[in-house]
Amino acid sequence: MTATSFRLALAQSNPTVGDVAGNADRVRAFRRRAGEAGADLVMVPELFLCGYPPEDLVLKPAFQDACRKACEALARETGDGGPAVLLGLPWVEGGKLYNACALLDGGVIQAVRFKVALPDYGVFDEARLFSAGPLPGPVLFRDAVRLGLPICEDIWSEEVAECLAETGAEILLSPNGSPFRRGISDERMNVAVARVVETGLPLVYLNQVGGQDELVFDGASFVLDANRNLTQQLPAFREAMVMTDWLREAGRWRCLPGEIAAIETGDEADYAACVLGLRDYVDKIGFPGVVLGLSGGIDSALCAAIAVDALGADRVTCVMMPSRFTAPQSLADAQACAQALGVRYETIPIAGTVEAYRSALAGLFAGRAPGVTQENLQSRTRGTLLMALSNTFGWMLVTTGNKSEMSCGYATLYGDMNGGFNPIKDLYKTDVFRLAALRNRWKPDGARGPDGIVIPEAILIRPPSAELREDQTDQDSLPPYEVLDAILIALIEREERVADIIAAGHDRDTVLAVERLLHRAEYKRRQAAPGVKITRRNLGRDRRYPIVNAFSDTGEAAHAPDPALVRGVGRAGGESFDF
Ligand SMILES: Nc1ncnc2c1ncn2[C@@H]1O[C@H](COP(=O)(O)OP(=O)(O)OC[C@H]2O[C@@H]([n+]3cccc(C(=O)O)c3)[C@H](O)[C@@H]2O)[C@@H](O)[C@H]1O
Ligand SMILES: Nc1ncnc2c1ncn2[C@@H]1O[C@H](COP(=O)(O)OP(=O)(O)OP(=O)(O)O)[C@@H](O)[C@H]1O
Ligand SMILES: NC(=O)CC[C@H](N)C(=O)O
Repeated sequence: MTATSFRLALAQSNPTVGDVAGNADRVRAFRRRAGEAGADLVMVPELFLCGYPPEDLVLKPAFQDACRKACEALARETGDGGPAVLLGLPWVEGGKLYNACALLDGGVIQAVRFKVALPDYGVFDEARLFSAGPLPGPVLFRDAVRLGLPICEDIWSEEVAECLAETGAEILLSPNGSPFRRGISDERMNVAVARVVETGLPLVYLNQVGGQDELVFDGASFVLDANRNLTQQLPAFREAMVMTDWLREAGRWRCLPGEIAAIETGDEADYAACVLGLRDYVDKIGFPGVVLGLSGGIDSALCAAIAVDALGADRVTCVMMPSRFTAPQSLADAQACAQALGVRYETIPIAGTVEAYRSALAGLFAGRAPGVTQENLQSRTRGTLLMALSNTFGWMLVTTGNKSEMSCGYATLYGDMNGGFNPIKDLYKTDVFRLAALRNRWKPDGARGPDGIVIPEAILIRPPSAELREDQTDQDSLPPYEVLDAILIALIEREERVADIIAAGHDRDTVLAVERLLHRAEYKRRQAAPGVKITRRNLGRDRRYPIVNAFSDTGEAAHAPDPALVRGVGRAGGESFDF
């Protein structure tokens, strides 16, 4: 390092939440490689030492101790003259817990800065966990460069970056734990460009990569120079480490142009997120493999393809469980799909077991027509048998309900809802069709499945059916999926009024029925397995509705409030408020 140049290593890496020792070892490995590449400083993402998001685990004093101890050990190791480390970690100071970034260099913890803006919306809960830090000043690195360290949400508004610039920061280095959702790359870039324009400083945006419960971190880190040029773009959905070279010219730091990786967008990004989310869930927990029911329908076929791309065919077992309603084509399609994917394929007929249930209940149910009970017994028989395989072989059961079904409660509790993780939980049925077609012509980098057609054409074009009674199709109970999904997107993603959805051209009774189904199925969703977040609003941490909920939108037009009735808002009682 000189007063006019330095090399910064960006480690876009995949921590495991709670694995403090393992994450510290990851830092060591990156630091070793960075040192070999001549780096002066190596940077890792937000809260890397504990993994992001640590949720309430970070409130445990024993966990806080483990983080501090590991940080001190890493700090001591920087006394070897190698690269310094910018480490994200939880930090206790004055009895308060902060989301922090520490500069470890020369054998000590040179400086610690705290996150100011704590996100508390959507999937985030940071205000519940951390105290907000004071507005920060920069950190002087080796008497050569003043680094501003805005942590993730800190760059989503002007204040922190502005304060850093005013107090002398020369480069903004932002460690992030920013989960994937559709369109997030553009949002991040807009935010980063705005901070660069306001401050006139270059900005390094370093994001975590990997799956953590329902979140997938896509990486896609980048560097913008002070003129808003993209000088580095790291890949999405993969670990990567790159060196960035900085020169001081005319009193300002400039990042030399580096590699610009192509990053997945649109459906390709969604598919890559499903693969990475399932892979990390299974691998970080340590399952030897997964099992799923393969019905010949498109949902289970797509889940099987995702599982094979995530884990490799040798870790996926598919089971066809025909009942008396299973069409010969379903058997043929399931087998063809399993063969194309190269997975182990088993058949367990369920007619006898379902009949045993029916006869056990026959006395009590005498005189009643077979109805949804009979449908659900088939689904539950399958769910029970699949869980028996899971118990015996240690395979995690992949559950396959898409977002359209999970929204409407079109799935059986303790039946096809059995399972540990759902890779397509946040994909509407119309997304499922597009992604299945996509997978037949493309697969993400690092996918472990075969090239080419893995979901037979017949599965793509067949009308969806649960095959739980004679000649059943999904459209007997639900509106066509294009209509259903458009209404659900309006209700879930945009929280639109029923009246507005009707005004946009949808049939009144259909919208009212879908709204009722959506609210009524809350109890099922509360018991559902977690699954990969893809949309702005998943049916998980993003959408926390009461189960007991007597409200329903009856389709009335928007109410115009009467300001004349209001005598005081946000002031002492009785004062008038100037609207
Ligand atoms: N608010 C509430 N809180 C707690 N529990 C509540 C509840 N409301 C009902 N329940 C309970 O839930 C039970 C009803 O739920 P559940 O047993 O699941 O049954 P249910 O929702 O009545 O039926 C499942 C539906 O999903 C369809 N399905 C099943 C399987 C696969 C597919 C497919 O797409 O392929 C479709 C099936 O055709 C049927 O229409 C009630 O008997 C009651 O005990
Ligand atoms: N005959 C079957 N054999 C094995 N598993 C089944 C069978 N029928 C249903 N399942 C399991 O139950 C899940 C729910 O069934 P469902 O019919 O909704 O899904 P699908 O068959 O994959 O897709 P589609 O909704 O297009 O029919 C399936 O994804 C599958 O995992
Ligand atoms: N960890 C964070 O602060 C994340 C919040 C941020 N707005 C993001 O998703 O990028």
